[in-house]
Amino acid sequence: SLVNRAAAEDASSFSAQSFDYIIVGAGNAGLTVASKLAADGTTKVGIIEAGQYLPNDALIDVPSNVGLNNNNPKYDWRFNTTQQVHLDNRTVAHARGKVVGGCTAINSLIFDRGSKEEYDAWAEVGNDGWDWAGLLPSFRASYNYTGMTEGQQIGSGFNISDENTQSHDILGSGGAIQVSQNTYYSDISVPYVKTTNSLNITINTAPDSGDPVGIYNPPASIDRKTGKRSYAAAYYTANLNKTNFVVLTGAQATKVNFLPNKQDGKIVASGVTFQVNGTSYVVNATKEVILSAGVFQSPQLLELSGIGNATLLQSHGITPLIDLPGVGENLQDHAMSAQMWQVKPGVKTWDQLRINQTFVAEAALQYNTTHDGIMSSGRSVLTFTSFKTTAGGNDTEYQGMLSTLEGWLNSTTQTPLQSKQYDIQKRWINEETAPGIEFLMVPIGGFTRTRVANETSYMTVLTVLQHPFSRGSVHINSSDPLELPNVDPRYLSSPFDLAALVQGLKFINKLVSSAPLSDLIDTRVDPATNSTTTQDFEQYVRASLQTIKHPIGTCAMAPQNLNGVVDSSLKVWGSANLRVVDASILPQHVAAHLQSTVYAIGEKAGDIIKSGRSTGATNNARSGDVQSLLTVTAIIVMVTLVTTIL
Ligand SMILES: Cc1cc2nc3c(=O)[nH]c(=O)nc-3n(C[C@H](O)[C@H](O)[C@H](O)COP(=O)(O)OP(=O)(O)OC[C@H]3O[C@@H](n4cnc5c(N)ncnc54)[C@H](O)[C@@H]3O)c2cc1C
Repeated sequence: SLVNRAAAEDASSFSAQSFDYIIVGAGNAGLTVASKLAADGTTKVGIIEAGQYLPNDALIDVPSNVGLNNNNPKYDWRFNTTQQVHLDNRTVAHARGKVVGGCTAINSLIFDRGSKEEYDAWAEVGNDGWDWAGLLPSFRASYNYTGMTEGQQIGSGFNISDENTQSHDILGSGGAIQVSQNTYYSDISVPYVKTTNSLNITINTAPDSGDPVGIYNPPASIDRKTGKRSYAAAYYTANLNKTNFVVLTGAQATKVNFLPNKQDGKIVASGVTFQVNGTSYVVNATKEVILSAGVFQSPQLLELSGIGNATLLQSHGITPLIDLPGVGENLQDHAMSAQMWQVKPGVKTWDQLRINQTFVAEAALQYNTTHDGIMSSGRSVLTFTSFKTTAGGNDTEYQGMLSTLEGWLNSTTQTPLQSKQYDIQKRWINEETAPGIEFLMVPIGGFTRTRVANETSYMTVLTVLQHPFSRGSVHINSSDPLELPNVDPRYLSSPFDLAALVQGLKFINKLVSSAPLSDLIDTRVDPATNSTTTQDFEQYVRASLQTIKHPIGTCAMAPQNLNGVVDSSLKVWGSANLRVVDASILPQHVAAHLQSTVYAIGEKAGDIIKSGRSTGATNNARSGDVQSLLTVTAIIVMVTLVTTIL
């Protein structure tokens, strides 16, 4: 169905319209860049989205329902990885939003940024303007931070002054996404923060300033006025009355189309083929095609369209248009290992929403009347730190990890991009300039393989690797566009990644057995209490490793000689007017949850496109030619349709 009722009604009328830009994917980045491009009221933007628009849906809107829409086909593409050799051949579930809003409709609401050094590294590999300073205005433009009111911090473990000392020159103001602080905390927050402080990790009062190291109370993408999730669909709502912003839902793009002739040696995108209920349509773009289909499906669409590793494409019977071996490579993800403890009776956690029906009724009443309380709150406490800190002065262990890394680096073949990235990652470890590991304390059970018990409450701590050395890939499995591509993150293919996670798990065990946190904790459930040695923890990580769902890098922004897929204006190398704008362009990982960075990418891409900045040919010169050729193409399509109908 067509979301914008003012403009057209169905796939046929959508495809008959003339758009300046066609964007594939109404997700985190796609809606952001679309909204920017359509802001002038005249530039006509058409967006193709496979999922539906789901306003007033409790599984999206209510913060305490977070996670419940994952693995439900109404909201989620439900990816699974290929069998992972280093995880005892297990596959790993990878949720991806299939709805207007994309992953921002199904994510865990945490809204944070990485460190200055990590964004600067994107420029260091050859992307001018893509550094902390260059991204800051885009970070700020995308959201509106409503801060902390007096009393809202009670029970958090943080002071009001800790929350409000960030300079407002760096925080978002006036943007479409509402970001706020929580209004409810579990009994665990205060002792968890105090105990973390006792292990030399201090409170970070300005985590969005380019240095996220420390423990802090993360902002969440929740609208404090309504108590609802604030997500990329806000860009759709904001453009509801514009006839130049049209979202077609329930439509899956299957291929980018190109004009028969190149321009200055570059292929010229003319539009997109998409399917609705088994019927194919073509829609044309007079200026550009932008892929915002996410980390797994943007590279899939490039490959289906003839852009990628030529040998791989030919093996699927696809004629290569551009031999670009970086497409689908360089996959990096934040792998995580969850540990769960039973808490002592009487300790109140989010499990109350599962086990205490009186509490649930009170919480629902509060949510419905004042839109706050537990049902309107995010639940994690974040800690970002270095491996030196998690080693806790155990120099033998720390040096052992480094020599594991050196040994592995010396024995692997690396692409030029990997070599550069690994040098940067080693620098971050040695100089502690970007955090290597994140811990999320989540006051609830259910993340691990043991089923939660009735009447019992839990604390879970997730240990998340921030800069994996393992590199994976996403590639088509066949030329059938409706078949999901193969996702192979090659988790733990670098032994350093395993060693780093194990060290993190041990650090958290030390934390949990220290007071005052230890006073609240009963027994460890996962891993079982008899797991004590390094080998036990290694086995546990292999058997239970999951993803925190931050894959990146499969259409990396990097010079072509470094295996890049897009240039610093996000144009696909060798194309005149095809861009990728989503999390796949991150060349290297950041120590942050991704939505805020992806909004910033969408904002920055919009500015680049509008300013006409291009490291390739300019489009203006071509528009006339594209337009005339498109008219011919449209006539051919119409004739074909008439013939088919007759
Ligand atoms: C379960 C989960 C929890 C997360 N938690 C957090 C968190 O707490 N904080 C945080 O910052 N980040 C979190 N993330 C990560 C973050 O939300 C994503 O990294 C980010 O939103 C990805 O943005 P994107 O624009 O690249 O892709 P998406 O937002 O996924 O957008 C891609 C869109 O393209 C559509 N699409 C794909 N293929 C096609 C096609 N062929 N035709 C038409 N449409 C298509 C999809 O349906 C989707 O709407 C989480 C992610 C997940 C999955």
